[in-house]
Amino acid sequence: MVSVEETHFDLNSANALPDTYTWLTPQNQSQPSQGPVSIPVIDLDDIDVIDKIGRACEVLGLFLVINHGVPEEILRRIESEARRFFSLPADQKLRAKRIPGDFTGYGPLPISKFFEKKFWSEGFTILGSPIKPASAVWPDGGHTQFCDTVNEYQQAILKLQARMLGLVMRYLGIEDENDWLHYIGEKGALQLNSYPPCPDPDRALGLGAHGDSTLLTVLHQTGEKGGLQCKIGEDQWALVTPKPGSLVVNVGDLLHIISNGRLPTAVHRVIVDADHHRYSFVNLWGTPPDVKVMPHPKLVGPGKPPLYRAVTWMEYLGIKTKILNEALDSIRVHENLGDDESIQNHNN
Ligand SMILES: C=C1C[C@]23C[C@H]1CC[C@H]2[C@@]12CCC[C@@](C)(C(=O)O1)[C@H]2[C@@H]3C(=O)O
Ligand SMILES: O=C(O)CCC(=O)C(=O)O
Ligand SMILES: [Fe+2]
Repeated sequence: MVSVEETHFDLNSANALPDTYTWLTPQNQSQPSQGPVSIPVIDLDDIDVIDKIGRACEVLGLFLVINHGVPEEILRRIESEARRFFSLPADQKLRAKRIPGDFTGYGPLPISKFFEKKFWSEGFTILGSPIKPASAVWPDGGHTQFCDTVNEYQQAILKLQARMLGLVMRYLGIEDENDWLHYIGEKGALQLNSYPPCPDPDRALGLGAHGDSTLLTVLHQTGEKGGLQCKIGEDQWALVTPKPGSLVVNVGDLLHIISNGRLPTAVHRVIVDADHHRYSFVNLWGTPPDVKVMPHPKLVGPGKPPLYRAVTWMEYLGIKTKILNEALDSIRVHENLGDDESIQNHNN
């Protein structure tokens, strides 16, 4: 029997922002600097979709997708299952509490430890089968509906992800399916996020800045206000304004590596609101366990040395949870060719 921990603070009934959640630096204010950058909307039925999706990945690494083919009904159902989970009493949710060293579970994310303040959000991570965590929460059989919905949602998003990856690969000049199909795994991680209304939103943060350790991340969100912001420069953030019927897609570190640095990982964060309770349902798709992720052979060659060494997804997740923002740098390869060139340039 697990009891509510003394440290568990219920965001849903809070009427003031505790110190542990209060950010002091101005970068965490809720006024997004919109700047000239707008988030591209990619229509998957567009005749020029390869070019458009490719350029969106290349420029920002984040875009909205419409005509994505994911049935509205599945999106409604994951939304209602997530709401059903988050509205449970704290001690019931805590039965699926994440234990240190594990990815699956309810509670602060692996990245929280890199930030000095807590995030104004609740998260439930499912990596692999949902059965174990869900039946811990609902021991009386209430987990089946949750698990079925999670599986269907993930299957539908997987199809979309594979389709988009194919388009992006073609943009990069990798035409043959056999050259990229092996990247597609059967399952990714599902991250359910709840951002309750916050008594002092300007001084709180829903989720701190990070890039995802994925090929592509696909997310569905509730409401019209949004909260997700994409980094567009030093201390410059663009709000990803929701568009009805669209899903958000962003490039993660694995695709960045495969593209040999051509497609940037989208760094993003989440701000919160005083009145609006937002939810997001995030599919973090990686590669199958045995796949070595490295710059694609077709994208390296004379004058284009590989920028990164090979890693498996799990190996990379391990690195990421240890050093977060330095993870990519730590697998960067120092190429002799590049060094020679820079010496030559220096001498000229
Ligand atoms: C499969 C994944 C991907 C994880 C770790 C594990 C399960 C949860 C994912 C997230 C979700 C929230 C941001 C992030 C940065 C985090 O802290 O947990 C993600 C991380 C990553 O993309 O690196
Ligand atoms: O809630 C969001 O919009 C983003 C969440 C996110 O970045 C994540 O779960 O990795
Ligand atoms: Fe993310």
